[in-house]
Amino acid sequence: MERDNGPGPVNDFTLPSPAKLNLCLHIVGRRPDGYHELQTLFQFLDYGDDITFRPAEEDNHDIHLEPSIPGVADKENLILRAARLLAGTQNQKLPGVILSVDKRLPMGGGLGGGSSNAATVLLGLNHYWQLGMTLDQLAELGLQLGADVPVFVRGHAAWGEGVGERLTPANPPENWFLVLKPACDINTGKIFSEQGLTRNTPRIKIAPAFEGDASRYRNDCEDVVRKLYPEVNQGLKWLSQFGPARLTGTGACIFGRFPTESAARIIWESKPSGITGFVAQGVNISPLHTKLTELT
Ligand SMILES: C[C@](O)(CO)[C@H](O)COP(=O)(O)OP(=O)(O)OC[C@H]1O[C@@H](n2ccc(N)nc2=O)[C@H](O)[C@@H]1O
Ligand SMILES: Nc1ncnc2c1ncn2[C@@H]1O[C@H](COP(=O)(O)OP(=O)(O)OP(=O)(O)O)[C@@H](O)[C@H]1O
Repeated sequence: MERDNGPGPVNDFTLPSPAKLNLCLHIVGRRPDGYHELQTLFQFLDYGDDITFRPAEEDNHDIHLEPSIPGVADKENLILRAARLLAGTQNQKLPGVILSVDKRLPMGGGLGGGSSNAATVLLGLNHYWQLGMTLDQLAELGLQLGADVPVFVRGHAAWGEGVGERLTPANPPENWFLVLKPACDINTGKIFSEQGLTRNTPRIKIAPAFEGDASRYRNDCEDVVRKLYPEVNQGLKWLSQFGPARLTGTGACIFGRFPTESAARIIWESKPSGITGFVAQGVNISPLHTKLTELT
């Protein structure tokens, strides 16, 4: 599609929308509004969705998502909500855009798919509309959409505090992961409202030389999730035979850590039937930012 006026690229472009893992997730308190205060180590995966940005016809100022994501109403979709939130900060008519998503990440899996989609749209449209907004501005905007959006906007693996929005860049080892999606859907709100959840893990004071070795740390949601979802319990039991295995976010996805791709793939080949998943490398610079640098 060609467009011959207005700001921004005139051709379609596609940007990655990677997954995140919570290499550890500690719940250290609860805010007066009921939200939980966390300490978490975020790392990206070189695996995720792709979002394509297609300029609309000249004089068309609409923002569309085509096709919609089955099961997600457009007005709830974080892709459209992010686009409209960004457009709303501008006092000018902006060129229209047709967004489409190639969805690979399981929804509600703890991989942050929706939040990552929102961040990719914020950065992609900032590029397309040539708004020149800074990552600080976009991260602040993104936080209105979800606690995990800022880390995807900033694009560096990080130690997250608060609800995950206070970020200190970190450099955990870029291991390979086997990520499995047990056959159950887990609602984040349900897990955070469980009575038996550990909410008083002592705060860690991160030394400046923190190297991201998460092996001493855990996911505080894991015990509750294992009790409520036998599929996750089984999956973790199976995966932990081969090395450290953990839940990401509030699940349902679990991951095992491996030093090489081939080590992860060998285990992947022997996974129990009825469980889906993928092998991917943990990366400290988001693939979104790597691609954006190539575009500009
Ligand atoms: C679990 C993580 O994925 C870790 O990275 C995130 O903290 C999830 O953050 P999020 O996407 O903003 O979570 P949502 O799916 O919007 O949260 C659903 C519900 O979970 C509860 N919730 C969520 C995050 C948090 N830090 N404390 C909470 O108590 C709130 O009741 C919220 O209404
Ligand atoms: N673009 C989107 N992609 C995926 N889910 C979306 C999107 N927009 C809205 N949602 C809604 O958000 C819910 C959570 O999806 P998401 O994939 O972000 O979960 P998650 O991986 O558990 O995230 P987190 O780790 O941040 O809790 C979905 O069940 C869906 O209803």
